[in-house]
Amino acid sequence: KAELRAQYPEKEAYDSGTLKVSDIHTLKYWQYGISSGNPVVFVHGGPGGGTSVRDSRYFDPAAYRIILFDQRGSGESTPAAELKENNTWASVEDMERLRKHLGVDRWVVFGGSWGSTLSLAYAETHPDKVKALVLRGIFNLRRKELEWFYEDKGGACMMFPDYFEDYRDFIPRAEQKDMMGAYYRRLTGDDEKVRLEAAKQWSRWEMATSRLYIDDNYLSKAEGDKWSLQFARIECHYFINGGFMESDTQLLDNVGKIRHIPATIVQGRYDIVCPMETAWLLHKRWPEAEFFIIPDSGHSAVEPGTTSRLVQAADKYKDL
Ligand SMILES: CNCC(=O)c1nnc(C(C)(C)C)o1
Repeated sequence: KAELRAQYPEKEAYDSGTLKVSDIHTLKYWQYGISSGNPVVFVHGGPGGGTSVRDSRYFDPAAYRIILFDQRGSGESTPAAELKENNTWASVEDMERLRKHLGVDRWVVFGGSWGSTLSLAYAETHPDKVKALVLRGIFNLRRKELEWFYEDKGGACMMFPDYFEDYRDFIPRAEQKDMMGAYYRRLTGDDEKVRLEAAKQWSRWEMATSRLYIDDNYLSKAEGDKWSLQFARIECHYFINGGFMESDTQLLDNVGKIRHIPATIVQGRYDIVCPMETAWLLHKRWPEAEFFIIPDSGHSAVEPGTTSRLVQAADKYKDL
């Protein structure tokens, strides 16, 4: 069994700043590694998940100029959990605003889960700005993907019936046929207490199902008031709107625009949050992209086999 690669050691950011991207939204960003390095931008998940210093450690700090940013309403971007002017295509253009603000010509784009969605949307819109793509836990927000995970329709609920029960039964039975709609009404309602409880229930469901082995530390993320409101409100807002896509398969249909770009796709075999079918469909439409199925991984990037493949992929593109 080949030696598993670990992430690079943690280093301090050499720069950080804010960028006003609309009348409402200001983004926070950080830079790690070396300013003269090969630029890479990390695209976080959720949406609404925000970044952490851990996300900088997939990349060799002696070779890369590592750019992390919190998307609209996420992490340290302000206003926190704001849904107005918050959508996929605004975030695609935010990446362009950030790229120009930092004086980057072209960059490696690296994202997992929702981060893979936004990375694909960005690359298909601005293919000439992308040196390479590293995508993990492929998520296209197709209706069947959303229903699989968030509705009581024989999907993830059959794999984690125990945790699903808490997520489902927070909603009155009469509303359980449309869980995303029921949660959205509560996450955007006037009652702060209900909003927060809905946010924690929603977030707990995802944290419980993100790893092959349920990780209590990971679960504890869902207990944070601010984080769970950002994560749940922004996720549910994007999902209720089908990711603001023109069609259910827009990202798959437009892969032809990016097939020339060097790329690596990494997918956990036992990913319950973003089941492997979407990665498989992407692979079939994009045979040139390297495709790795991690046999003992769930959804999260922190599964050892997944982390190892992601570090190897980043190493592969470090001198582009
Ligand atoms: C349906 N959401 C998938 C996603 O993007 C995601 N899952 N976990 C995360 C965090 C790592 C940000 C918690 O993001």
